[in-house]
Amino acid sequence: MACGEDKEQDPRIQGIAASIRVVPDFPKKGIMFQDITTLLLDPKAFKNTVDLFVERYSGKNISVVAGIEARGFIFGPPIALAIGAKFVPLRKPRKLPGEVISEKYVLEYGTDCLEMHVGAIQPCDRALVVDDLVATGGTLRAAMNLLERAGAEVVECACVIELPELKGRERLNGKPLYVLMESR
Ligand SMILES: O=P(O)(O)OC[C@H]1O[C@H](OP(=O)(O)OP(=O)(O)O)[C@H](O)[C@@H]1O
Ligand SMILES: Nc1ncnc2[nH]cnc12
Repeated sequence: MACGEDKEQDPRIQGIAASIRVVPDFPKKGIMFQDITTLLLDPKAFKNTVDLFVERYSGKNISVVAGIEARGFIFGPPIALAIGAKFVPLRKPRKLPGEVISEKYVLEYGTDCLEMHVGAIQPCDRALVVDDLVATGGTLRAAMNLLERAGAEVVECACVIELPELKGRERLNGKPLYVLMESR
């Protein structure tokens, strides 16, 4: 079952979950790091991951997929291409060359900031935010704020993994969050 959904779990999700490596105490003690690089080494698991999102978002009139640096850049572009949406990168500070808007946020292990190019979003855009993982929800919240400040409607946030104990879902202002699995 995709978390939060009252239906039977898609059989592909078990293989995806098994392909993700969990690294204790990285990048610091007490963090159980969910390493999606091992998922990327498994073409079937990678394809199934993208397909599950594409199946959910096809035909939903989504005009923009916003991917969060860095790991949202892995899953976001293939989803955008498959559903016929543009892809907008939300980047860490001082990476984008044009005029930007910025949002600071607090992480499970530090603070950071996201930036988006002015002009990438039109006020009529319907946006999907994509990342690999939601922990405290601070990153998704910053991404949603950027998109909404530019006039887009955020339809949903989509991640592969949720760390439910950090209650990130509660920081999304009631916006729907779809995840394939909870962390192990
Ligand atoms: O829900 P949150 O508490 O905000 O945390 C989730 C974010 O943390 C990780 O990225 P990280 O900031 O480590 O950057 P990276 O993708 O560049 O490694 C992850 O890829 C999410 O973007
Ligand atoms: N436990 C975790 N594993 C991987 N990425 C993360 N980002 C924040 N917390 C994380």
